[in-house]
Amino acid sequence: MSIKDKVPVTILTGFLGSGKTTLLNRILSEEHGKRIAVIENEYGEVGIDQGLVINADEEVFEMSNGCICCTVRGDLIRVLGNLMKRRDKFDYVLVETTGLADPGPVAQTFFMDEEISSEFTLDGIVTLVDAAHIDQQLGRSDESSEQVAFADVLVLNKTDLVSDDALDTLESRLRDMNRMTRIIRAENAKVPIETVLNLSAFDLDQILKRRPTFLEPEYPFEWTGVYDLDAGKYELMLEEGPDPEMSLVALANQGESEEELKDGSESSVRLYAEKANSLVPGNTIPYGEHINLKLEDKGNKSFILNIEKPTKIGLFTQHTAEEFNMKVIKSDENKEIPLNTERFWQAEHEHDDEVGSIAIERFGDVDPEKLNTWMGRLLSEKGVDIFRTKGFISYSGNPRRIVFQGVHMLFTAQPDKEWGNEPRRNQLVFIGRNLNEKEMQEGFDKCLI
Ligand SMILES: Nc1nc2c(ncn2[C@@H]2O[C@H](COP(=O)(O)OP(=O)(O)OP(=O)(O)O)[C@@H](O)[C@H]2O)c(=O)[nH]1
Repeated sequence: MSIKDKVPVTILTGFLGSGKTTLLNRILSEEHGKRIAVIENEYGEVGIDQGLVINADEEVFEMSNGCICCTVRGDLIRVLGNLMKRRDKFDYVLVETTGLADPGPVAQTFFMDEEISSEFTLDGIVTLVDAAHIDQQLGRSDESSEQVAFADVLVLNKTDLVSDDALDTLESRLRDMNRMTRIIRAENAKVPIETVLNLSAFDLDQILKRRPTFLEPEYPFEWTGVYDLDAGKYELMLEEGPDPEMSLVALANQGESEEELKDGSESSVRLYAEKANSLVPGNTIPYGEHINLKLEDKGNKSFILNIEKPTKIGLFTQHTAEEFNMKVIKSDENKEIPLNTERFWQAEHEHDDEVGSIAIERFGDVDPEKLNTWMGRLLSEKGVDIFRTKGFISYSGNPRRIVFQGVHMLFTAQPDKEWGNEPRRNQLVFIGRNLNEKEMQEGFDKCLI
């Protein structure tokens, strides 16, 4: 399917009360000839925002899981899947995220999940900013800085509440954090529609073509253990650990290769998005379900694993096995079963620290191979903290300018227009947390010819 046939998706984000719903209503009530499906990702109070969204012709879907960042992906995949069954009813999708969410996992869904990326293309991320409150919000919450960092367009809203001088100061603060975003000032989110829809800020086809093998998103679990088990009864034994409960998904027929573990992790992400059933010690663990092991009791706690025929069991757990000294024991022999394979996952996001942009500008050409190696290494080491990468590069021997784009670890370079008489130069912007400007500039300089 070509990118033209895919449904464009705009992610609308912004802190609580910044004006997301106001902008959404504005978009929905304007004459733009598009049929827009809206996905609301509201925290807690399901249904309330739907009532505030006008225009009954539009389809509104709600995601129930709200703010728990890493379950968002599973939930979003489910909602988008349902939406595809009514493909003839709409030609654009707007996802409004909760004011408390980091938009990263939502954006990553469109790069990671193949079913989703074959049908949808992420058009851009629009972040609403409350001009009167963003200064305080940035100091207090990571999420608000991440929302600013991810934006292709920042709508600096509620300009009526702030003086022009204060707006100028604010704009330069936001610009420091995210140098590649477009900033539009607005009152009551009144912005020309073409500044927020159909931006083509992400060129997904190119990104998918050059998709690096490894994009590590955040997962709702930290650990997977695979055990090779014969038919029989087993116990999953835990000792006291850092949490009085722990989420778990057990999958039968779990393979051990990296690819099979990734497949298992994707199924588990979806299962984790469903509400967990609690399980107290002594009970049997069901397969393919999100469960919550209750671990309040003192001492050892054991749960039953029934195996009807020999299989490999994958346990996808919220915490690592080590934290609870978790073991699998064959019941009748009282024998511990060795762990075959384990895999650790990037769990949730880290907090605080500073978000900023780094810009590198150098005249001349780069060696493409060196640049690729450097960029690959930089993003695999620091990709968690690098939210977006964008820029123009001059490849030696190439008449065209190269466009670079990235979200976390995933990056792409595409040929763009010819340089012609323009001086050949490189301009790169990284937006992220705790970036080391000097180190990055030195790394880049080594790629120059
Ligand atoms: N003074 C002023 N108020 C505004 C402006 N834009 C929106 N509002 C008001 O701000 C309040 C919050 O706006 P919403 O659009 O509901 O904000 P939201 O981001 O959807 O809020 P949450 O759903 O809580 O995250 C509403 O009462 C709006 O009428 C503006 O430019 N100026």
